[in-house]
Amino acid sequence: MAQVIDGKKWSSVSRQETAQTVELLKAKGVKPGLVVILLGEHPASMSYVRGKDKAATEAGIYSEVIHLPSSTTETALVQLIERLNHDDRFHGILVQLPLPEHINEQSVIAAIAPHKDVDGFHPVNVGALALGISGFVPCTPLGVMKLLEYEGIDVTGKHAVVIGRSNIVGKPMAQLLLSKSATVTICHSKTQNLSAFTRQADLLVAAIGKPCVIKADMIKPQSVVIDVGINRLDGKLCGDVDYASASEVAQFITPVPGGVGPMTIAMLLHNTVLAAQRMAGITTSEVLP
Ligand SMILES: Nc1nc(=O)c2c([nH]1)NC[C@@H]1CN(c3ccc(C(=O)N[C@@H](CCC(=O)O)C(=O)O)cc3)C=[N+]21
Repeated sequence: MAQVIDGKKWSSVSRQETAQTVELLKAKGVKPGLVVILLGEHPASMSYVRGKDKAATEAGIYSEVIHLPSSTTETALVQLIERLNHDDRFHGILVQLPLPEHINEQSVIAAIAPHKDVDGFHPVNVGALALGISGFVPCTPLGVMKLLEYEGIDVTGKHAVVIGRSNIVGKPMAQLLLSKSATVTICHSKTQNLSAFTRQADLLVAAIGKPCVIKADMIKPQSVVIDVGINRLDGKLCGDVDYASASEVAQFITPVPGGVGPMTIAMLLHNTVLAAQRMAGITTSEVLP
């Protein structure tokens, strides 16, 4: 039976570390601030945004949500972002994705000042990650790396197989694992004979977006299985991995819910505080708890 990686527990540990750093920053006169922009009334997006707002406030971060109609124009959204780029109350700006179809996501992301891009989606931060220099790392893959670190799982020399090639999860996930000296394979929807790859995986990261498609017979015994999928099946949340059967084969596994999702929010708070720290010119060693 696999060991369950408790994302809720580790997210709470991480958020407490962040809250301590916030206290130290406040003692130096810096109050970290996050603004989340949400367009439209999509129920899942509204629920995520509420979760972020609540977690930020609990960590002592000043948090605002700007909720706009889905009819908002790209020009108006970009103008708002440009104003927030110059608003000193906010160290982090997050535009909730996906955006309505009439808006070009890349144009909106490019309008965010890179030093406030706590999602790590701006081309400057994507480039920084590719080069291995300092920037902001996307919250979901960063949360996965943090879970591995907390659990004491070393990926050096291991074969990591990432399923999914999105800019938000798959690509940055592969970069991070590579930077930790894993041997990395990226699979995707056009991959032929997917299970031939997944069966070789010491670490399997599933970011597919289809419920329960990774079955036990696709998993290498005693491997680490990280499920990034958040799917809704008949009103119930489930991952990309068939958890019941996979947990019979793997050594470690993340559940859905309660796995990677909560860590994503914890890393957003972490990035926001990091942004505030950097903007104030405070080095990490000055605020380490
Ligand atoms: N600019 C932007 N940045 C994002 O980081 C971003 C985004 N847009 N758009 C949507 C996705 C999705 N996302 C999640 C965050 C937390 C949970 C989470 O906490 N999930 C809980 C369950 C929550 C529930 O019950 O619905 C769990 O897995 O246990 C899930 C998904 C961030 N995203």
